Amino acid sequence: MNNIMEVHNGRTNYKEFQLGPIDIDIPKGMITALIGRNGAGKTTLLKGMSGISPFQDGDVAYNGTKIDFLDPNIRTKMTYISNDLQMYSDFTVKQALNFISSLHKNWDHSWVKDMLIMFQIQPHHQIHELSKGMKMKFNLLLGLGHQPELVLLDEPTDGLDSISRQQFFDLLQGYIEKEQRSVVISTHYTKEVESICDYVIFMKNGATPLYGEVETLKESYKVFSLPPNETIPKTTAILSFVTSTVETKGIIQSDAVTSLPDYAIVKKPTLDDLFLFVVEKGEIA
Ligand SMILES: Nc1ncnc2c1ncn2[C@@H]1O[C@H](COP(=O)(O)OP(=O)(O)OP(=O)(O)O)[C@@H](O)[C@H]1O
Repeated sequence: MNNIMEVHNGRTNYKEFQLGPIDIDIPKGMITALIGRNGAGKTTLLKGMSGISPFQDGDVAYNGTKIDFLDPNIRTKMTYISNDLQMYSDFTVKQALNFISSLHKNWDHSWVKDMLIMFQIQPHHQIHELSKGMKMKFNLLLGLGHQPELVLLDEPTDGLDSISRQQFFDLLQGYIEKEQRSVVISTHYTKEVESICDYVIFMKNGATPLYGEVETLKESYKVFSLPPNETIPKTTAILSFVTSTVETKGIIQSDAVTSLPDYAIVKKPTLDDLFLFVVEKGEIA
């Protein structure tokens, strides 16, 4: 697989939190989902990858070359977009666009104009007049206007209504398909990224215990369901399970499904299943 970015031994230590050592690859031309509970370290990882808050230790390579985050060229190639619009609140949309576009040589004015129309954002509106959802969409346009190759999105759809989230994902897919662009998106809406991400990185307590191509991971495991009082086979291939009054549900390595009783219901896992049973070991059921 061709990687746009590679993190080697990335570490950041805060007083009460340690990220890493992280060793991950970000595949080129794909949407990568970054999934973890609150406080798992997703923002710290994305900021380290983008150089907004560089890792205290370790290297980041872009297209196979170690990044010098002081090099201005790298800033044109990638962007980190938080879910918080940082802009003078009395600026109009037009003034904000003029301001940000003046910082970039390769600003795509016509793409931004089309997107403003699609998102129904009026150029004469002041930033403080925009609704929360409009601010988030405008924030996305400000981050993408210079058409970066790698987009690091930090929980970009938190607080958006479902139609706006759909618009947002449509925009993202159109953006990535245009050229071989790559996106990393941290999100709590696992179900929504399920259909659009090709690669996934799960985070827990500052580490990345599970990552890979979504289809490969989904083929490696099966979710099973058994009646609640059933004895669970003693095999290390069952990674975790949860018993409720209705059923015992868990995850098993695909090559060991024959160790389950033949009346077990066996399904392909979703990203939520992988997160709950492989990463969190059923502890957040
Ligand atoms: N600048 C900082 N100084 C000290 N601790 C920090 C700093 N930034 C983040 N942390 C801590 O690092 C941990 C990870 O935070 P981070 O924001 O990376 O998690 P997250 O997975 O993005 O969480 P969420 O889903 O809630 O946004 C948290 O315990 C947080 O308190």
